[in-house]
Amino acid sequence: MSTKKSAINKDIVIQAAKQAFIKLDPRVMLRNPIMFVVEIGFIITLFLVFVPDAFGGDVSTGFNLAVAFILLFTVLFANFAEALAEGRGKAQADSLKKSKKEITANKVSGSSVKEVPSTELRKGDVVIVAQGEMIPGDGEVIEGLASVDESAITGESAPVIKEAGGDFSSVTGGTKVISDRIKVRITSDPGESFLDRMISLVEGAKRQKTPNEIALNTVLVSLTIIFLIVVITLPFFADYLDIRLEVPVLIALLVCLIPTTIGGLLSAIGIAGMDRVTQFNVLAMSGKAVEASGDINTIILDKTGTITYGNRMASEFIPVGKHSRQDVAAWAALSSVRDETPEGRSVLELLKSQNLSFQESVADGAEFVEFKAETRMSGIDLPDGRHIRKGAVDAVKQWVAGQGGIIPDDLQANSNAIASAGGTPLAVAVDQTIYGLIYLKDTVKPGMRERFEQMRKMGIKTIMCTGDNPLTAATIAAEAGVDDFIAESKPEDKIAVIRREQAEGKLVAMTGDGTNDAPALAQADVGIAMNSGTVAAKEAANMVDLDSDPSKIIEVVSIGKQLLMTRGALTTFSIANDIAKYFAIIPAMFMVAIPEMEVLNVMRLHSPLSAILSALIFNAVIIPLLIPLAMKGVAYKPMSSSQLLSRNLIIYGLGGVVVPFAGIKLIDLVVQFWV
Ligand SMILES: Nc1ncnc2c1ncn2[C@@H]1O[C@H](COP(=O)(O)OP(=O)(O)OP(=O)(O)O)[C@@H](O)[C@H]1O
Ligand SMILES: [K+]
Ligand SMILES: [Mg+2]
Repeated sequence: MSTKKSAINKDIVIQAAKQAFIKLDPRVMLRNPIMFVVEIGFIITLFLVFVPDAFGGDVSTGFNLAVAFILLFTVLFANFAEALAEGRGKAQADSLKKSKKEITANKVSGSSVKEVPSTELRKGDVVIVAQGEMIPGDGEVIEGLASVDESAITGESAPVIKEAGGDFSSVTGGTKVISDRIKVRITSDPGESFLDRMISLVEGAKRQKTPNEIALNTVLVSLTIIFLIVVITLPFFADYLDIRLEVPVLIALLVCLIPTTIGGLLSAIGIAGMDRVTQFNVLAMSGKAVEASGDINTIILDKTGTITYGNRMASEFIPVGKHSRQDVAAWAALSSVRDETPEGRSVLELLKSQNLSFQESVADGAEFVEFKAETRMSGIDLPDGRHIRKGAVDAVKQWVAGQGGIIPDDLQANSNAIASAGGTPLAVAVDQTIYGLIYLKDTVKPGMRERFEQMRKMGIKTIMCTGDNPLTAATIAAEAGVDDFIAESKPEDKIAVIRREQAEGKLVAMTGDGTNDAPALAQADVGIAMNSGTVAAKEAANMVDLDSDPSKIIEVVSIGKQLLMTRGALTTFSIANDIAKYFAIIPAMFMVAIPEMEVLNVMRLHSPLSAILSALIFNAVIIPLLIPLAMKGVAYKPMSSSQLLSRNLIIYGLGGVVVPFAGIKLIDLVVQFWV
């Protein structure tokens, strides 16, 4: 039931074909003024088939019928393109709806538990979910720990651990508890759940035109109005020359000149762009968010887990001063007995693997000091009054110095050695004494350098924000090839960087998962929250990554760029097409009265009627021919906007001029046998 699976299949195509006819309803067509004009043209020519002399003309019924038929197909093709783009989302929505069954929830009321239908749950209600049960609504775990199967939402079959407090406390309605039992506080009202939002997103029900799309649409409609005025006034000039222009010929000219290609594909391009993001297992809350990602100038990334694998493992204990390796290891282990971070757990594992020991019972009755990004330390306060800390070297140094302790001479050199190798040094201290260092190893993910290189070519600046020390940050930044970095940064520093960039007029994207990332996610123009993250982060962001892979931001930006480029390319193509159609139709209209017009018949088309029909047929069939391009997006290489512009002008501008000349000529070779 993952959002990943459905591809375009026979069912979707058949449904889209049906939808193409249903969308002929003028009330629906009105939303797309360009195609609406074509539909009106169809209705007029169809009328002429039955009442040939309504406008006093003398055009054969056969020609009228042919024009009407081609116009009908022009509209159907455009409707089909839109319906096809919507189809995949509709299919996904259907399968998601199946996981949205009404179930019975165990609601806590006072000291008792009451069974209520899940649809009656409101924000703030508390429910108990036990092994084997579905979670009845979105919420936050407030008690207990459980493993949860989230495959209905994420498509990922491995269960995830959800527990009260911290960054893994959010649960989604429709997912299933497969072990243990949790107490959940519901965080959404009926109809506003994550699943509801997901359904309406993939279904496209709430799709609103984006500002860019509206702007382009306005230009296209203006063009249509201009051509409409030109074509309506044409007969008056012709009359003066004693030339009679027939109504179906004028309609054909109008339809060929107005931007039907882009007008027919515009909404399919937008829907498909959003769909590409969804196929990538990222939920964009709006089309606007996807487009904004195409205009991003700056990406803020964190180091650990985004640029590096993030499973920072303790790999060495390094004593300083007169202390021994056993000393550092023992204190490091004590400070980690209840440090549930991967870093904390790896310290205990390293101790075991090196056959070192520590006395765990010393920690009995001690108070645990949790790791915080603000303090950049974690540790334990023993009942005998001793305080043990491990953490970022500068933080621990400050803590020790604050108590009047002395910093060992060889601390800095040892810590620099770790940092310049790209590792993270953690200092270990007990009250006024620093015992040594823990070497946390982390590796840059493969391919990062190439991706940042691509970003640079697209004109996007990448800034790495890390809580780590400047030397480690510099090493990783150089290794990964980011443009800039900020070290020893606290969560609030991220929002400061975003504001600084935005003040320079830049659009900024970032990823995050914690509650403390929420303000920055909201401040960023594109904020991508991890599905594993907190409710606050997911609500602040305008995209949610169901796979919780922070490095995906890079691909999302690429998809956004591709969407904008596809739209630009097809607009260029659509307008460039007019030149060939102009040379096909104008000579045809005037040739009989003005034989000199023959010089304009550069394509050597068979006859005036075949020329008009060929141009009109080309105008219609180019729409379905371009559907695959509209849906897949134009192929692109990362490069700057100005390079892109000239490249697209050459391919789609020049192509837009040349292709229809060839196409119309070919069609004319066939059509000449009928007219
Ligand atoms: N469990 C821990 N106990 C003590 N100190 C830690 C622990 N985890 C990390 N640190 C220290 O705190 C610093 C900040 O950690 P934090 O997770 O905020 O940032 P980071 O992981 O280094 O960077 P990023 O923002 O790229 O994820 C780390 O660089 C490390 O020195
Ligand atoms: K056209
Ligand atoms: Mg971190």
